[in-house]
Amino acid sequence: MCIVKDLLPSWRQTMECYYKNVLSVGKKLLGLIALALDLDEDFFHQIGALNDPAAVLRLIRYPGEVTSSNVETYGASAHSDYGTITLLLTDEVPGLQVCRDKSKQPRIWEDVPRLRGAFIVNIGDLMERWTNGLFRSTLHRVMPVGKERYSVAFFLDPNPDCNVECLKTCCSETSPARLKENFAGDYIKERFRITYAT
Ligand SMILES: O=C(O)CCC(=O)C(=O)O
Ligand SMILES: [Fe+2]
Repeated sequence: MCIVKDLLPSWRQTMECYYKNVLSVGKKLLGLIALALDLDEDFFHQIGALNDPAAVLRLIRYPGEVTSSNVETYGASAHSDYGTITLLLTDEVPGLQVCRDKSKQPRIWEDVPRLRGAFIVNIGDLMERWTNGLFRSTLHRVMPVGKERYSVAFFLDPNPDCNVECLKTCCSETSPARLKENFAGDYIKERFRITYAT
């Protein structure tokens, strides 16, 4: 017996349809980002990043009540996402906060308002690496607000075998590449290892 199929007969179809459409939006957005970086619109296709990308859809529920047993794990502590961009949909419950300047201390956190019909787009760490820090990855967190909250995050991570090196348009003699190149899959695996080891 498949419980999901029996209880939610259109679940799979809905999820697959959403995935397909959000992936297409994400690819279009990467095309615009490429143009903004003085590259061909299909640059991220050309380098293989979007050839079978490691794109993941995560459905998230935050409980309304924080008890002593889940206080440690509630929400999401300050982090940036690992990949290229994340397209995020949230309900109307607040909690998501962003820090505009992650290099400054103390950190200043601002609430991210929900805009009906719009995605919240986070820049990921690989995009920061590609652009030599020109596009900084978005430092964000989710704080408990005493209300149940739902969100749907789509992480558009590149093909694991894609080499991530500073883009030609983002470095020069006076502004050399700051980080060494790496494979997207190795970088993301290492980030997961560090996150779940602590
Ligand atoms: O739930 C949210 O609004 C954000 C979730 C998030 O940042 C993440 O899963 O990486
Ligand atoms: Fe995140």
